[in-house]
Amino acid sequence: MSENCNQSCSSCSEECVEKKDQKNDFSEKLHEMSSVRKVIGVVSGKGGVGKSLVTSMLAVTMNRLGYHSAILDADITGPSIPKAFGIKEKATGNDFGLFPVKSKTGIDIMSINLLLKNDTDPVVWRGPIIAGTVKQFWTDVIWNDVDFMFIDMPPGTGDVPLTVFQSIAVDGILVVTSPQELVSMIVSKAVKMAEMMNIPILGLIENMSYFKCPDNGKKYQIFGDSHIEEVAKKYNLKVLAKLPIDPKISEACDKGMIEFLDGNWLESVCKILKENIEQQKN
Ligand SMILES: Nc1ncnc2c1ncn2[C@@H]1O[C@H](COP(=O)(O)OP(=O)(O)OP(=O)(O)O)[C@@H](O)[C@H]1O
Repeated sequence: MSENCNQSCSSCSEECVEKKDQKNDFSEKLHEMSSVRKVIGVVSGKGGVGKSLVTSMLAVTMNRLGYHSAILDADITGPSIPKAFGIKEKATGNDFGLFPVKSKTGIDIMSINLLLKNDTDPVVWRGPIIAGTVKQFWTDVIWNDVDFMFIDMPPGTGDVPLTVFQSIAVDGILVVTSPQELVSMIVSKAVKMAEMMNIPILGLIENMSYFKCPDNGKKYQIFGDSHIEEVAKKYNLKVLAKLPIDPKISEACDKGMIEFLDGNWLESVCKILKENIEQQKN
């Protein structure tokens, strides 16, 4: 650091260590009126494996456990969160910022579909605009006293998820997979991305893991044998939950009734997150 350092790196021509650190820091500041204690990113290797369902169920379960939860829907080109919660109204704002929409049970939600005139309007934007929108969900939305924010991450490991991870202070990542996926490759990509971003992977969640026959109670592995345990072991990760294929799940999503779906598949995951936050308090 120069003797004459005035801490104003943006206007300084010196090449010192502190300045380099600032150059690599792309993090965006949360809105000054917001308070968010833990941010969990939910990622998947490809579309349709149930990333949005898991994100929604995590927020619902955490809410049931007495924590104020929120969802930042960063999946700008495929925003399915408002539909799962049956939210019809649009987000509002004032001179200070935008307000998330509250679900029936009090979960705060922000999604591009809450800002578009018609839910069916496609978002045909280029990567930087999409990433900029997600950033604004972090910087311009007033998130009031949130214990757990779950981010439905954009799919893949491209430009948009990269920007999101760099700009938002994500505390941990949950990886959602399904048995028919190339699990090993997906997990390995997620692990590498998390390492690059310096964000811990909290564990894996297998969706559509089995089907429990209502007639005889037997479990059937519709998509064949799961390899998730081996893959988890290889990368020293934990499988935190396995969700069944259940028509009740898709029906609840389709009818906007996800908050009223019975099922405690993600309770163990939420308890781990809860312990994490409790430990930090002490
Ligand atoms: N375990 C399940 N049992 C029954 N239906 C499910 C299950 N998981 C997800 N679905 C249904 O599959 C569809 C896709 O799920 P979801 O939107 O959560 O996937 P996604 O990975 O977020 O997809 P995208 O990346 O395209 O947004 C939804 O209609 C959802 O209701």
